[in-house]
Amino acid sequence: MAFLSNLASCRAIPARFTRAFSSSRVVVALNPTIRTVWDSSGVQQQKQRSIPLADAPVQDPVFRYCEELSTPLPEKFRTLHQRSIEAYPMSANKTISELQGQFLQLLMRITRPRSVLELGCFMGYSAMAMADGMSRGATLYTCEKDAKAARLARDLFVERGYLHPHHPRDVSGGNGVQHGVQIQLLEGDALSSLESLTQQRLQFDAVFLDADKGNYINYLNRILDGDLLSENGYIIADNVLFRGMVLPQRSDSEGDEAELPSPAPSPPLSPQQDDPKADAERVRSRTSLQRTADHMDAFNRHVKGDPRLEVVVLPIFDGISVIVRKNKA
Ligand SMILES: C[S@@+](CC[C@H](N)C(=O)[O-])C[C@H]1O[C@@H](n2cnc3c(N)ncnc32)[C@H](O)[C@@H]1O
Repeated sequence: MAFLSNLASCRAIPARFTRAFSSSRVVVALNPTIRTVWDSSGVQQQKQRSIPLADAPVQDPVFRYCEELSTPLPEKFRTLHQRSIEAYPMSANKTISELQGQFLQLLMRITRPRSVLELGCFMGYSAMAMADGMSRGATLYTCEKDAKAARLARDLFVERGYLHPHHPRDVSGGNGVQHGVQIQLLEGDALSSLESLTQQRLQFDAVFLDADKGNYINYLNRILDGDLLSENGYIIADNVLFRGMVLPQRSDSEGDEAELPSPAPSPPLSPQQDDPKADAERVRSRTSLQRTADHMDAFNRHVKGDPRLEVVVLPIFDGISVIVRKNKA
């Protein structure tokens, strides 16, 4: 996932949320882009990284524990994280974490999809993680509108043998690599790509939604209305809790403070905090993050209310939803 700003944001997480799944730290811990600290006044701060967690020097202990005791992805994934930092120093954190990659890969192994669709390729990390869990002969389509990211992802897929440099439909891959899974990169706006996939009457056993959050509802509707989801297909939507910001804002006086450490006197303002420009930037950043969180909240409510669907919202990573068609019992 996937945050655009590298500014620190600060906010107390409602304890109601904390209790709902025993610890809000779990969400934070399994989110590669957030580090949780408690400041001296007892306010939980979420500090944002601009680099994938795999490369971050300090991690939440719960996240580190999960990573340490999970089977690692091969070295090539670590070098890919490094590549995204070099190409996008301010927004390399768009890439999922290694742990989420391990999770998606395992999901592919268990469910054995013949065809997978990803919206939001970035530099190809999640696509490659999923592809390596897919069976021989399977195909993954991934959509990306940023021309630079699409070019870098295409180079990667060719280099690693998922895409033939001259014959994109050749399943044997380039570079003589014979892993038998093909990746097709669809450059351009994901809504147009969905239109084109519908016209080709393609269907997908698994869909990973990880593009612009404001379009999640449109993506979902296009997928369902265009009959792009196979009968037993499922959709994984990423970032559905958006750092817990999908929850309604509550004032400090609304209770539950007992779960927070006792407040200590506030530290003196640093020169940076006195800077009106920096303050304005923080407010802008916060507003934009909240807008994205509101999109995710609208998406979650839309999915829950769609009579065609069943959904489970999970508090792992930045929140993921698993969505399937309702059983026609
Ligand atoms: C969170 S990143 C994807 C990260 C990727 N799944 C990974 O883990 O490596 C979201 C990507 O969606 C792309 N994107 C945003 N809006 C899009 C759109 N309308 N159509 C296609 N791609 C879009 C962005 O350029 C960005 O690269």
